[in-house]
Amino acid sequence: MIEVNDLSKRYGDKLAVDALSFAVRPGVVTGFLGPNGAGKSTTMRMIMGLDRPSSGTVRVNGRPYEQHEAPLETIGALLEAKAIHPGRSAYHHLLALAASNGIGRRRVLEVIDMVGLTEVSRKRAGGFSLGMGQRLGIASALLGDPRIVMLDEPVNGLDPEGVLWIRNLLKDLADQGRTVFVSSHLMSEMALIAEDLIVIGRGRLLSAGPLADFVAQSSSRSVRVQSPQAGTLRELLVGDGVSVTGSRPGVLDVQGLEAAEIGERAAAAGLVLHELFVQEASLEEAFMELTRDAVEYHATTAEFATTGGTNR
Ligand SMILES: Nc1ncnc2c1ncn2[C@@H]1O[C@H](COP(=O)(O)OP(=O)(O)OP(=O)(O)O)[C@@H](O)[C@H]1O
Repeated sequence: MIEVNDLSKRYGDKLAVDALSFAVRPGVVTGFLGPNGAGKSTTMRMIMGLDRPSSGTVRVNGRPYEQHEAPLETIGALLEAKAIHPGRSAYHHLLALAASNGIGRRRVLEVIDMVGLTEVSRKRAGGFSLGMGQRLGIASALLGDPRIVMLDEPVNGLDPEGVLWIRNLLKDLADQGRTVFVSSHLMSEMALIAEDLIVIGRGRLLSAGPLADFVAQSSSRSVRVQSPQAGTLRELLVGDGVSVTGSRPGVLDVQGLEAAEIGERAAAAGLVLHELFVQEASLEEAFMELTRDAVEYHATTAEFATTGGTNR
């Protein structure tokens, strides 16, 4: 369990984290989302005791990080591609980390195997690809067999096979009852991995709870209706807070009404329906909607369209 309570971090004039409170529970994967500069890495560093909060508290399994006698067994983290001595092998890097934390050689070989680096573990880490470096970082995080695993952008640099591997690894860790807290910019990946979600923007909490609820609340959710009497049906449905659009003849996309209500109104008017289904918003749509006002660095798409975007 990670408990963040009224946490703030100021860098000079910049309030990077602003009165943030949330809890990350064990047994599920919790995603940590926010636009660039939202304060995710700063929050993660404070959880690990690497940055001192300006105010507020963080507790990992009931105590601040620095009060744990065996911190690697409490929480393992991948915060950024670790600066590893390029001349050192993955094996020796992990062995040194293990030795300074009272962890045996057997566990080093175990984590090397877990992350799929066995064949290259004796090679210089300086020659590692981005994906191999990520795997080594994850091996370091898992070395102490920690109850809490926290990973900042773990799929960064991984190929599709690596992405699938990390997805299964995180689910397994959560199924074992561990607390798994993971940030990623890849929404489609997050939608597959996370059960709970913490969303922040400009250092403030925007949403916390089940990912399914987060997506269901999005106004991008709509109901698709297909009917040979689409015109009549449209007139029946439009009204206050209800918008009806149609992508092709005979098909209506309805926002603001539940599927059951649409079906009942159609039945009462004797209209035939060929199709009626709920189109859930994607996590990406829900995220964009929630963070629209909290994005620090907006791309100037309009400018691009009028200048560099026309390639004629
Ligand atoms: N050491 C620092 N000194 C000054 N400002 C900092 C420092 N670290 C972070 N910041 C600022 O704090 C804000 C939050 O940064 P942080 O890296 O935590 O965001 P993030 O959500 O992890 O972003 P990203 O998704 O881009 O990695 C940013 O505006 C950043 O510029």
